[in-house]
Amino acid sequence: MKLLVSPINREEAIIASRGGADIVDVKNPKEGSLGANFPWIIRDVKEAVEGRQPISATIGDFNYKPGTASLAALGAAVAGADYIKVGLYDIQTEDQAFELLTKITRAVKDYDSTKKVVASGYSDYKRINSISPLLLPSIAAEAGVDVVMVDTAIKDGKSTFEFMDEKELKKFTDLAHEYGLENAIAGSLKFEDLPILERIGPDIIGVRGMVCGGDRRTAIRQELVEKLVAECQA
Ligand SMILES: O=C[C@H](O)COP(=O)(O)O
Repeated sequence: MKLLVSPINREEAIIASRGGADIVDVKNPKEGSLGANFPWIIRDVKEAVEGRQPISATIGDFNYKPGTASLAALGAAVAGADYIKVGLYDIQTEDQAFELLTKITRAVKDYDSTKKVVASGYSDYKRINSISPLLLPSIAAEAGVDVVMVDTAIKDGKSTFEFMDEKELKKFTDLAHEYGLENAIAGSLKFEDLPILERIGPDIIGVRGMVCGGDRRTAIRQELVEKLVAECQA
């Protein structure tokens, strides 16, 4: 399992990078679960990480605005993100999801076909009236997306495991692989979740709170990133 760690600025990105994260994921929690950070922060993180890890950037918890989302996705790509991540937040139908993802993918790949698009659904989709993450792999594959992810929409400490059980998350992972996609699981994951995550077998796990010592509003700690890297490799 690869480890994606979500810093909010250059300083945290350096800590995540030195701690051995596989992907450094720039976000802005002030603007939501997958809140977008500023282009200059993405550029700054890219420069600070010096090519040791690929950079991911979130572009927001989106509603059905394919034009706005495409432009945001291009902005993240131009700023230096290797992975461009969108949250399907206020998306009610499969058609809306397909159109949003198709346009984002085109905006990114027309600019640089080596960049990857990540489509994130939410484990607590019922709380926000969005679509089930289990619908995502087939839609994402058809739209040309590279990675499907599941995260929590509302960061109130409730974990993805409180909304989707092992069987559903395994189904999500298997579906992604059947459609030739990578997949990622996130959402207030804890060290105690590692054995169950190993059984589920996602390609990537995404964390912030876990490597901040439990409170995602505090800073990322290098020793916790190192501990997680070691446990993921064990
Ligand atoms: O992409 C991963 C998220 O930032 C996860 O954050 P969290 O572990 O605090 O829920």
